[in-house]
Parts: sequence; structure tokens; C-alpha cells
Amino acid sequence: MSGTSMDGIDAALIETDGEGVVRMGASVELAYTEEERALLRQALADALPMKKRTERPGVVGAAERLITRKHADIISDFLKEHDLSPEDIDVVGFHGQTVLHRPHERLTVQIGDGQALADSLGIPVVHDLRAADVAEGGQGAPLVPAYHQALVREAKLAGPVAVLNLGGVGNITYIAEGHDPVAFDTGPANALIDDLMLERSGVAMDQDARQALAGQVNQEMLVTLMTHPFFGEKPPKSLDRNAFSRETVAGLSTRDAAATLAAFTARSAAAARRWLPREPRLWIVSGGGARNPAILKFLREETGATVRTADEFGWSASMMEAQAFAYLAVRSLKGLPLTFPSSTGVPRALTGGVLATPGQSRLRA
Ligand SMILES: Nc1ncnc2c1ncn2[C@@H]1O[C@H](COP(=O)(O)OP(=O)(O)OP(=O)(O)O)[C@@H](O)[C@H]1O
Ligand SMILES: CC(=O)N[C@H]1[C@@H]2OC[C@@H](O2)[C@@H](O)[C@@H]1O[C@H](C)C(=O)O
Repeated sequence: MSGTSMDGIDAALIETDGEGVVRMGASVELAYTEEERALLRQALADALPMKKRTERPGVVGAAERLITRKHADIISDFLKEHDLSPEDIDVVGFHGQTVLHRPHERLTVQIGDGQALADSLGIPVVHDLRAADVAEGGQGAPLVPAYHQALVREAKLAGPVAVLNLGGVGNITYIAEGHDPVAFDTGPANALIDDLMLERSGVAMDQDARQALAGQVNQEMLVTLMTHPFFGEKPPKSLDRNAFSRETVAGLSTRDAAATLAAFTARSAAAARRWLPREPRLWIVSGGGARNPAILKFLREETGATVRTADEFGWSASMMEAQAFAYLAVRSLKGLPLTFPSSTGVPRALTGGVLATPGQSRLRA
């Protein structure tokens, strides 16, 4: 998985039948270099005029080659490190890098060449996991809810439970018995904070919320930030990485701006309750935001509920998404649904993903 924060690639091994999660295995992360990150940021800018998902304007093609190569590297290094051979792995779930996400135009673009990855690894690859949903009128995101549901089911947690993933942007999955997962994007998570820190300090992260915890939330600006029309929209709804702007906090000191943006992330997540069938009793936070104590503190204040991190349940806050795409790949092979009317708004529960078998391209040629 290479997520919207573009910090790097996460790879995780799981054993699953596509229903329950049988076993979580080892994982690894590979950070992008500053130059690679700059290329990806440029690719996001160059992708803006895209009208068809096959177009590769500007540096998008170069970024796609980078994404494919880096994923091949991380997986083959992982296999070596753990003394595994390609035959030990049934399938790789390859999300790719989202460069454009405009579901209302039925367009979502994840770059990464699944066939080339399958050929290079000698392992079948399931890729392009959002396209089918968007083609059927779904939001194409979030996709992780099916995995959240499997985890909550296995942990036998009394519902309703909210699993909040805080990556570049945030998304929530509401799980209660007898329900398909209710899920949608909540608002910003770390992307605004990262962009602020990059601009102010040259490093794209407020490590351990050192700035935010030392700052004061500007309540007036927080109210202004919450006037964004996205929060009034009824789900299903999903976000592009750059949907929100940090312009409002531009005049604040770094610590106050970081505090205000962390509070913005928490308040927008809490605002999601408006669209849930019932108030969650327990919030489980995953993604990089689980490592931001300011966001967790504000979320406790905003919701008044129990807020825990995924790690506290023996899950992995940082590897949840990588594991989820492995899980989804298996579901795809079995034709099981990846998305639901209650998650992406797709008219019926739908499977997705494209299977690339090693050597297929040569056979076709
Ligand atoms: N120790 C930390 N302190 C503060 N923030 C952190 C810490 N560790 C990670 N983060 C934040 O988490 C972000 C990465 O989160 P994550 O890996 O979940 O995102 P992603 O998978 O790229 O995004 P998405 O879920 O949107 O696709 C970083 O950009 C950073 O802002
Ligand atoms: C289009 C796209 O890549 N969306 C991401 C993004 O990052 C978080 C949020 O927005 C989520 O909807 C989605 O990723 C997660 C992994 C998902 O689909 O569940």
C-alpha cells in the first residue's frame, strides 16, 4: 500500500480465507526518498487534467514506473528476508498510488502496473481494486471497511464500534451487528499537518505532536474550517488528498497552527457521528494518526467515548491498510464483495480488482 500521505510503501503478509483473518504475519515499510516524493507530488499535479484513466500526462508515466519498481523491490526484499519463495505467496494485493480521485466523474486513478509487478515477482497480483466500484457509480473508497469488519468480528467486540483510519485523509467504519459496514471519509487527517510542517520546518510531520501539544487551538479558526461543505454532505462520500486547505491557519505560529489542524482532524471525525445509525461506544484509531497524541486527545474530548489505538487490540495501526489490501485481494479471487451500498454507495455489494498472472503479457503478445 502506498497511501495518500506518500510517505512510503507498507507491505504486510497475512493468511486469510477472505472471510476471517487467519493470521497476521511480518511486515515492512520502505520510505520514499525526498526526490521520489517530489516526483509523486508532481504526478498528482500533472494528473489533474486527466479525463481517462489510461492517460499518463507529464511525469505520471515516470511515477508509475517508480511505483511498480519500488513495490517489486520491497516484496522481493521481504521474501528474501523471511526466507520465502514466490511459491509461498498465493497473491499480492497491489493498491498502487492514487493520483486522481473524482468519483462523480466516474474517474479514479491508481498508478502502478499490476502485470509488470506480477511478471517481475512471479506471483499473481490483484490490482486496480477501486475501478469496478467507481464504474458502477460507487465512491471507490473507502475499501478497508470489509477488513475492519473482519477484525471487529474476530475480536468479538460489543458494538457499535468505530474504526477510524487516519492517513492522509480520514475514514471511518461503523460496525454493529446485523449491519454491512457503514463507512465514508471523514475529512482531513495528517495531510494538512504534514504540508504545514513541510513548509515551516522542511520535515513533513509533526513528530509525536510535539508542536501541536505545545500550541493552543484557535477556536474561531476551527469553526471556520468546519464550515467546509463536505461536512454537511450525506454519505457516501470520499475525498481527494487536496480537498482541504490550511490557508485559514496561515497566520498562526507553527505550534498553534499544528494544534488547530490536529483539532480539525478530531472534530471532523467526531462530526461523522451525525451520519451513523448509533453513537459508537468505542473508537479504534489506526493509520499514522494513531501516533499523533494531540489528535487522540482531541478525539477523546470531542466524542466523550473510549478512544484506543489498533495496536492495543493486537492489530497493527501502521500495517492495517497493507493487510487490508492482501485481504481484499483474496476476496477478489473468490468473487466476494469488496464494497457495499453502505460504504461506497455502490448500488449492490460488489467485488472488484483485476488479476494479473505472471507471464500473461507475454502469452498475449
Ligand atoms: N510519530 C508520529 N507522530 C505524528 N504523526 C505521525 C507519526 N507517525 C506517523 N504520523 C503521521 O501519519 C502519516 C502517515 O499515515 P499513514 O501511513 O496511515 O498514511 P497513508 O497510508 O499514506 O494514508 P491514507 O490512509 O490516507 O492512504 C504521516 O504522514 C504522519 O503525518
Ligand atoms: C482514492 C483513495 O486512494 N482514497 C484513500 C484515501 O486515503 C484515506 C481515504 O482517502 C480512503 O478513502 C482511501 O484509502 C483507504 C485505504 C480505503 O480505501 O479504505
